[in-house]
Amino acid sequence: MVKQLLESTITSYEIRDIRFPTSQHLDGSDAMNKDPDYSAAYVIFYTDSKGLEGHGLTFTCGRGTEVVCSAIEQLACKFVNKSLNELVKDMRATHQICTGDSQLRWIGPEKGVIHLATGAVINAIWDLWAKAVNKPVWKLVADMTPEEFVQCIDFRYITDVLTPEQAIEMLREKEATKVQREEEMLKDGYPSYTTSAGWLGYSDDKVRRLIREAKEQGFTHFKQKVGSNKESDIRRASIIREEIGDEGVLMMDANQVWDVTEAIDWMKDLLKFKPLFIEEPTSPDDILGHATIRKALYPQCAVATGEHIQNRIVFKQLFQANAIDYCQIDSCRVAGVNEVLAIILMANKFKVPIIPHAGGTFLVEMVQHLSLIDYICVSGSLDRRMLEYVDHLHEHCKTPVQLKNSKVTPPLVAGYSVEMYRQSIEDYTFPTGKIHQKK
Ligand SMILES: C[C@H](O)[C@@H](O)[C@@H](O)[C@H](O)C(=O)O
Ligand SMILES: [Mg+2]
Repeated sequence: MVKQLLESTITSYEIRDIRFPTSQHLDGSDAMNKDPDYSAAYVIFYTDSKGLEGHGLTFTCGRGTEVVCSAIEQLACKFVNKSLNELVKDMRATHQICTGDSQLRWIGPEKGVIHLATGAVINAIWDLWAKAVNKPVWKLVADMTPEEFVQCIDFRYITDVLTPEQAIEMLREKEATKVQREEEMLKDGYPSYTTSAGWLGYSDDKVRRLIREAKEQGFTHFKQKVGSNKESDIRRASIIREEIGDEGVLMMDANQVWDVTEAIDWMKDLLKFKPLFIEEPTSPDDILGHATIRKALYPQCAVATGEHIQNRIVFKQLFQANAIDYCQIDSCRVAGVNEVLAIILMANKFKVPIIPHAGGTFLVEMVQHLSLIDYICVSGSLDRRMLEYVDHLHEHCKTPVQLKNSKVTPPLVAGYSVEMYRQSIEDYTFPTGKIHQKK
């Protein structure tokens, strides 16, 4: 059965520009992204095996999704007539089908729209692969030998900090105890924190109510959006502290609005609320700026970033420069699972914990696989690690993330957990879907 499905050939693909009107209630709003419409540039690969499809997406915020869809078109067409077996036998080469196109490379390289598109396409291939072998993606990776794991990674530009041989060594250290951690995860789940209560556009009353509800759900860690107006940040932080007490953990996220010195000054006024970290205090491209902020706020407040870090090379430098305390991998900002594996390995080498970014369309569904891979195969640690949980749009996903008392239960359904209901795809496709006609 498994063998047959792996022998499938990709026959065609479908690309959709899908937009949810989340800006109506300011869900997902922050100091930089004031009115995001949670969206997805979505791709489906069809095969010659009935019912076997690979679904992948990259998160977008509304306008601009059509640009990413058009970049996906340039990449997806390269996969038609390819056999799945050939693609998965050498995932490094498969990743390079996207990143190594000599003409498309010019509009990157490995960053921007073309890289977002690569993320969607590569994630769809992983979904296809996992479905063909009837495993969730995390389990597919957890069952790999260190050599197979490393074969998925393009080490170009990172061998100065991590060679394939060192990566194999690192993975071998955790081999013998993988099964134990897998069992533990299936029994206990993976810890998470919530961002859903702290969106910038919500009223103080709504924040208070949502924090209370989140506490009832078992959450102990909460993220607040900051950076638009200092008085309002202070007022909002006092409300949250009042609700969560001294024992609750508060994180803050500025979504890149500040200059380096402004970030330091602003945060000094928020330190009294004991934030665990400040996320995206400045431009994601400013490696040394992050290092400066980290140094200035140390040890009272840590620094986190990742959702806009464009590739493994920038992550490498953030680690080398001791610029961050938390590594917020994103499932589709970089080139899908392959490149994330490289980042997870480097983070482990530099002892920086992984806290994935998941505020977006179906991101929690994907990153749960990545944190499980980090724990089971790479770091073997839950210390300072959590998943981000946001409470939006799960009803459109066939296999939504499962929470039990704020812990995420590992997904057991085969694939990468992002497949949308057909009706939702139709209704939310922009601009033709039913939802967009109503406006
Ligand atoms: C526009 C989005 O909702 C962002 O605010 C969100 O990704 C956020 O930065 C997060 O950390 O979840
Ligand atoms: Mg963020």
